[in-house]
Amino acid sequence: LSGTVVTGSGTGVLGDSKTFKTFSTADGYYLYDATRGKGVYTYDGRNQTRIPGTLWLDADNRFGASYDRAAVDAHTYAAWTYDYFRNVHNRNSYDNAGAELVSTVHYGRSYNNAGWTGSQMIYGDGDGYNFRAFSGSLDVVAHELTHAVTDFSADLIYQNESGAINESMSDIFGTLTEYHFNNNPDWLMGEDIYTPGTPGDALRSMADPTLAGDPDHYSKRYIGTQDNGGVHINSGIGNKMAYLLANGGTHYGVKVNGIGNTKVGKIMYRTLTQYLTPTSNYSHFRASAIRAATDLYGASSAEVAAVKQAFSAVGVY
Ligand SMILES: Cc1cccc(C(=O)O)c1OC(=O)C1CC1
Ligand SMILES: [Ca+2]
Ligand SMILES: [Zn+2]
Repeated sequence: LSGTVVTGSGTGVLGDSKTFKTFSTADGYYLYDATRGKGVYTYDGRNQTRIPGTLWLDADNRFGASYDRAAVDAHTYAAWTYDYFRNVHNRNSYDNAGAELVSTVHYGRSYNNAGWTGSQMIYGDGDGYNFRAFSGSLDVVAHELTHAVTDFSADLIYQNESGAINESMSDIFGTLTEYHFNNNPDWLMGEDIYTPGTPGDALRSMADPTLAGDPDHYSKRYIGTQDNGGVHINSGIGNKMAYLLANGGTHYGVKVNGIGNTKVGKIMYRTLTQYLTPTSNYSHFRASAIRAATDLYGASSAEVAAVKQAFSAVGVY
């Protein structure tokens, strides 16, 4: 593509205005951000399931049509998530070598899913009742991109306990990214795109996983075969741990002293990228987080003590 970097403007899934980098060519304006790594590219799936589809092209660099909204948010939030990992954790895209960030929106028909395919992100439009277009939620986009970071670091196998930790890491960094940009932040997942007709609910709550029927203690873990051995269920154990570690609280009689989002981010990032392995279970997650906190703050630090408290509070030793 030959052209120049320019700034486009448009409307997101929630009707909010935003600007983002586009690429001006003789054909028009592409959703290609040439300013981040090897580029952020957003494609139109045209409600088919062939990926990546066609690179998004617009005639006037103004993305105001309703069909444009999912693309505006996928493009903008991928850039924001790139910035979070770059500026906060000094990681240049998911492979730490500037890998292209590729998203396809309008994937499938009324598709109630989002995902990381192993090489790109895909976002369904949702059916309009259970879900809105999935790229409309920053925590969802950061969740999907964190799967890529995980694949290129710990590479946690996506089943059973390692899969639950994989999922929890995506929820943790989805939420930390949402707080980093102060984007109506909370410890809920997908609240912006879940059940448009019901305000205040979410796909999951990290503060109280039991609201979605997920465990908030290791003794309550799911041990069946559904959901790849409960990867979106037992993620509640890691999610509750992270919530307590950041905010503090007493859970099943165990007191945790909160250390704040920034330190949780540093500890979890180092845990994910330096210590966890494909077969890590929750017990190894505890040991790894203690090592990461020790590296960062010292063995006798309040942060290390808080990590031990947080894992103990959710029954992981
Ligand atoms: C909606 C959905 C379905 C299946 C897998 C995922 C997945 O990416 O694990 C998924 O996305 C999420 O969980 C995001 C956080 C809301
Ligand atoms: Ca959220
Ligand atoms: Zn996930």
